[in-house]
Amino acid sequence: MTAPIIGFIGAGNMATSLIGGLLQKNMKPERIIASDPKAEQGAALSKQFQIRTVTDNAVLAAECDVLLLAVKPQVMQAVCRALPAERKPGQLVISIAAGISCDSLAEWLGDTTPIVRCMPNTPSLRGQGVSGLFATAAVSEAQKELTETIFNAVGISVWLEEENLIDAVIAVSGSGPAYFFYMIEAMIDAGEKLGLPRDTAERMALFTALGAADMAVNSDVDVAELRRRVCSPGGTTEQAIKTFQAEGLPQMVDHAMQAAAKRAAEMSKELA
Ligand SMILES: NC(=O)C1=CN([C@@H]2O[C@H](COP(=O)(O)OP(=O)(O)OC[C@H]3O[C@@H](n4cnc5c(N)ncnc54)[C@H](OP(=O)(O)O)[C@@H]3O)[C@@H](O)[C@H]2O)C=CC1
Ligand SMILES: O=C(O)[C@@H]1CCC=N1
Repeated sequence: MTAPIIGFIGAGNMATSLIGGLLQKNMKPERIIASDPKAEQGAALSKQFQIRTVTDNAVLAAECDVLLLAVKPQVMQAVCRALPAERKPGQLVISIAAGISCDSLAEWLGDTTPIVRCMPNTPSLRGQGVSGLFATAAVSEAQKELTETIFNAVGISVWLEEENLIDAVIAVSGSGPAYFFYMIEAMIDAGEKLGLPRDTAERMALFTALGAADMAVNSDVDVAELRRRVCSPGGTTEQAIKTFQAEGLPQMVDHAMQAAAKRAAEMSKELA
């Protein structure tokens, strides 16, 4: 089978991460098309990745085997309704939007449309993405395999049995990179306050995050044990962790992730 043509509707942050990740995994640039109403947005992507870009979404609907909807949730209904009813035969639609249900997408696109909802994240750009996937009944086994091929090329993917678990995936991994970036920002600020030059604090915080994640991913023991191994009895880390506990870090993380999932559920109702 020839490689599928993937069309990205919306050439923003997440489309850029996915396209960059796919090209790094040897996907041919001529198999990717992106559309964005702003010609300059498309031109920038075209220059960066040598892919074809257009300003008319209907071109993608006619030519692509996979139509990947990567616009903001607030414009998704208008974008879907404006697509021509006649699209490339056998086309699979994948939506990466937070808070847009498969029922809404089916209503806007036609209820026999094979639809996959996916929640990826921006580290897909580096082949380190995490994607939660949910398929409607209209999606064939071959289309599920194609979906896995796309998202496994840019990281790991997990199929979900229930669509509402996408909201949990948003809270964990979709929004998750921002939590770690925020933690790193705070560590850089604190390191500078302790006297390190800012660029030194930045390099140390970044490589510590990278080293810790890499070690945890490749470890035989769980993260709690890895944490304990850094905490020498009566030592320094113990004091830092006690401070995190006393100031309620686990509860704060829980509240933040509940808020993210709650917002996703609210959006599904507001934007239906
Ligand atoms: N950012 C992230 O980390 C993640 C985002 N997502 C989801 O991905 C989707 C995109 O997010 P993100 O990439 O951050 O958003 P961006 O705003 O960066 O990208 C969306 C792009 O779509 C363009 N656009 C607007 N209207 C149309 C249209 N009618 N046709 C084609 N393109 C259009 C926008 O142009 P303009 O700027 O001019 O409006 C913009 O370039 C969202 O639904 C979000 O929920 C999912 C996982 C992670
Ligand atoms: O913040 C958002 O709504 C999107 C979805 C997950 C990450 N970014």
